[in-house]
Amino acid sequence: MPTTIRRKNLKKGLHFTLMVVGASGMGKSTFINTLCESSVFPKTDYSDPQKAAMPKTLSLTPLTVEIEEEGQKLALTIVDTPGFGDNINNESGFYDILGYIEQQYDDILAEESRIKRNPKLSDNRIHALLYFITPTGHALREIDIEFMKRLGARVNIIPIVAKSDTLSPKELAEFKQRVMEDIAFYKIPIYNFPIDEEDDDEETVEENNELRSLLPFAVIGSEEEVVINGRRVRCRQYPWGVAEVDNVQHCDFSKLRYMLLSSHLQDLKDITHDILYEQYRTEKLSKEGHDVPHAQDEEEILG
Ligand SMILES: Nc1nc2c(ncn2[C@@H]2O[C@H](COP(=O)(O)OP(=O)(O)OP(=O)(O)O)[C@@H](O)[C@H]2O)c(=O)[nH]1
Repeated sequence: MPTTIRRKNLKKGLHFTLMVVGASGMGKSTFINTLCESSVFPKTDYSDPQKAAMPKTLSLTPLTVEIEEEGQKLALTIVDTPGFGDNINNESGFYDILGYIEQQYDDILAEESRIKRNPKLSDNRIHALLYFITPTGHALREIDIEFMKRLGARVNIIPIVAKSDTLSPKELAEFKQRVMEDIAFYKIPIYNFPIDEEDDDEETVEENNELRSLLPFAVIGSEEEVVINGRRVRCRQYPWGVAEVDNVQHCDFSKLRYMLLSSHLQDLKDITHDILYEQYRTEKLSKEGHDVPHAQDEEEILG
């Protein structure tokens, strides 16, 4: 991690909140376990048809784990969401998720207006939402477009292709391209690694362009390890070979992990606070008929 980012992270306290959203059974829990290298969410027994038919995640459950990233301790809060898309009407699922995101903003807003602010207030705003796109091989589904479009104004959305090992490399490349065409066509606001022409150095611009070119990130989740040529690898095994989680030739998992937990962690937090929360605050206060003064120095409560 570059020293400047490390210093900034230390100063602000390393805490990051991630939400995972997508259709049921798309590998959200497996992905989190793979990301944290531990069984944060227990496995469902899919061999029992009765249990397999039920969504495993039934409510929005925040869970905090401490992980170590390049020698840095990070408190990572993960909010798993119930899979959606199984119901004819998915509105309630959508409102639950949006409601949760806005509730965290409301908590900060309420704290700001107190005479005596609580310096220990825990800030549970969602810094990034990983949206699991079903790997249909076609294009975005209507529900994906709807969800991302409506949530994008409130949270940094990072689109990912779930279970990318189910597509061939050619199918995956074409699918990614079509997804990005849809995102542009439907004007879906996603986190697209913004470049600051004035402040960013050449290296950052290059890195951001490379990450942008990978969107939507293709991920493979697996908690199984096998030994290949003397090295332990996390992978999914097939009769014809293995799809490795951490191999950049096989999927974008390691690049996604690095950007989320290291290189772009602070940027995601800054955008959440400076742009998305600010926008919510302005809308909310204007609706209530307040004159909206510019955000005061909230650093003291937000840390
Ligand atoms: N092929 C493939 N299968 C995967 C991948 N990730 C998870 N799975 C499998 O998909 C099934 C569902 O995974 P879960 O992680 O439980 O999915 P989920 O999205 O959390 O499910 P809900 O909580 O019900 O919404 C399990 O059998 C996993 O082993 C992947 O990257 N590729």
